[in-house]
Amino acid sequence: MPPLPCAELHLHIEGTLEPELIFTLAARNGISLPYADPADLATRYAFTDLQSFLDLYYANMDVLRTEQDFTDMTRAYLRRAAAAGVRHAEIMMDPQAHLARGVPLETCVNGVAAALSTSETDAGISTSLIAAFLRDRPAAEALEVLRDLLAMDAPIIGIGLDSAEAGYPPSLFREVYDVARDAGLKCVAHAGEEGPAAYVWEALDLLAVDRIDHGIRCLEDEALVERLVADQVPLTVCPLSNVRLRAVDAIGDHPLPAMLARGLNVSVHSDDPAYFGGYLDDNLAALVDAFGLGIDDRARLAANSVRSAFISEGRRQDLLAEVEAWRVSAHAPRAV
Ligand SMILES: Nc1ncnc2[nH]cnc12
Ligand SMILES: [Zn+2]
Repeated sequence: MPPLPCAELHLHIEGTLEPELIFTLAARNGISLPYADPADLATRYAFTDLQSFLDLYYANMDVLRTEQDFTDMTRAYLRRAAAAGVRHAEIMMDPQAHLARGVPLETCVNGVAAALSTSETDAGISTSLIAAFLRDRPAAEALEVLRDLLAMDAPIIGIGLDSAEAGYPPSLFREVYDVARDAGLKCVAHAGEEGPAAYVWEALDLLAVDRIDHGIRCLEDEALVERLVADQVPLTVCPLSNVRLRAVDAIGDHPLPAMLARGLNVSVHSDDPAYFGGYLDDNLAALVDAFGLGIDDRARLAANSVRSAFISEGRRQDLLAEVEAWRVSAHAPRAV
């Protein structure tokens, strides 16, 4: 069976940096790593919470120095995503994580954008870029970076909010989101991953986001669930990430089936696939294994991803037709 055609809407490009590529880029840039080899590095990927992951995620970015490094990382993701069935990807990047270590905005933005500009011919994937701001750094810094991105006419379609969540509520970033919206950008934010349901309310009411990244803790607040269902707010859920970062104990405890049953607009994505044990297809396979998620439910998740993407109506209808064709062919009896 061909892979399910999907839109990947929750993906940090820096989280696609595989251990092998980290070693390749380190050698290219004359950086010595404190690990024997890629396998040794991968043994460190036993996380206890979001922060323990972020510490390694930011440290590993040190190998990204040149535009070519960013382009190579992005091309590697696109190749793997194509095999996973991804047909459209809205890719987040963390400009502040690079600026903080002396890599200019142009280097990271232009490097990723170069790979995205040929993604349709290279990998058959339409793409766009979202600049995510680090919520554990000052909002004033985010605002300055946003203004720089606008001044350089960076090819971004939206902004996001990520990094350590607890203690850094969306309300801190109101002005950043106001400026972004006024500039015609789409708005998304991580909320309800480790942080409480109250942060999802704030992202909706104070930041007026178009989508919530994660949002799994919404189930702790019945009024919030009703609001999310009524407005069909997209929730970009990342099951393997939630297990690896201990937001849920095991894949069998993941709230995704409950979220689908409540009529929430959920879709499945890979977050930081190099760190969490898999790409979009691996996330779907884990759900199939754990819950026996059937063909129609998988097609519904894919259709939700397409419905929640920032794409033209024409592209949306084309992708929805691909999902429906997959659903019909997946139900068809197979010749032996
Ligand atoms: N899962 C995640 N949550 C918050 N910030 C992130 N940055 C990269 N991955 C993230
Ligand atoms: Zn994320």
